[in-house]
Amino acid sequence: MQQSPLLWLDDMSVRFELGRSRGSETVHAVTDARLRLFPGQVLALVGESGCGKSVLASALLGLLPANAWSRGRALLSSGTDEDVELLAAPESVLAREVRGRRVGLVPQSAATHLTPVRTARAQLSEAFRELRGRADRAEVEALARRVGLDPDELDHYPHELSGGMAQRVAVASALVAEPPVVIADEPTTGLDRPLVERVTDLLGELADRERGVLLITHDLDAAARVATHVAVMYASRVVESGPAAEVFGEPWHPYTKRLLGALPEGGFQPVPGHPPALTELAELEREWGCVFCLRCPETPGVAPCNGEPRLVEHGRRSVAAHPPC
Ligand SMILES: Nc1ncnc2c1ncn2[C@@H]1O[C@H](COP(=O)(O)OP(=O)(O)OP(=O)(O)O)[C@@H](O)[C@H]1O
Ligand code: NI
Repeated sequence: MQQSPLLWLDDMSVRFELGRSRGSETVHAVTDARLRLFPGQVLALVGESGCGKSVLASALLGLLPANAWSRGRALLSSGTDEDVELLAAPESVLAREVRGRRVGLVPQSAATHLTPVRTARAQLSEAFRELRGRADRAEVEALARRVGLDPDELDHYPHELSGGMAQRVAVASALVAEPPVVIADEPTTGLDRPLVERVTDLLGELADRERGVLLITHDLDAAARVATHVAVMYASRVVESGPAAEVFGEPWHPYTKRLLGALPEGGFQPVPGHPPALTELAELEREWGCVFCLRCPETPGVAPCNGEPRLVEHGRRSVAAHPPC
């Protein structure tokens, strides 16, 4: 595996300022995120709904709304092109060089991505023309085959495609420029289990010597299928990260332990309670140190909380507040 990461996030934070009508509150959507994505890795970013996963992806792609600001670093360091500091890059650079070209995005639902009045072939061909300068029929069909689509299926309109096929078209669209980084945000929403598994497996196969995949999901089963690495997010913070087998096999953070306990083989025990409001995190951290404390019963086998919300490295793994015993 190549030594330098494709994507390198350091102390990356994203805040939303809510207007005066809301009493000028600040939403802490992402706090001090530290992540690395290397070629060959499928990094699953997991956590409950609303913890900040999609905002993190939007920030990397320069797609935050006007009431948001970010700080920290997110370095895209892929291929032979110049490095781009994603949080500081002007929109022209993000639009011309990053989105679609160096970072492919597989959206939550292909329906949001595909135009209803044009065939899949027309849309894929247009992406080829835009990103590669021409749309060679054989190349378009070769890409379709690569994602498991019969070229004949490209002549369908989006409403004629099953959810799984539409999502394959979306994966193909993300691959047109052969981007070194692929970000998939909840790519299996609305699909039934067998299709979830097939689309997830397809995304997993995209990680190779030159490419890494950031798979954003709250589907831990899907993550466990293909992830080589995992980052667990809770209330805007990555609370644990490391090689997937190690984190899933022996979670250190009580939140990771609880999440895994909510899986079928864990006996369907939902994590009790609710995550804190993201507008109150600063106060919570001042008071408790760790934002999970309010929801954190004594968990057997987990070290007591040391109140340190920042990730601390221990060899190949990192964890906040609960160093390994
Ligand atoms: N434009 C915005 N203004 C204010 N708050 C926002 C805005 N966009 C997102 N948020 C807040 O940021 C937080 C994180 O949202 P995000 O969509 O990243 O969650 P998520 O982890 O991706 O959840 P899900 O699994 O449901 O997609 C949420 O509390 C959300 O309400
Ligand atoms: Ni999301």
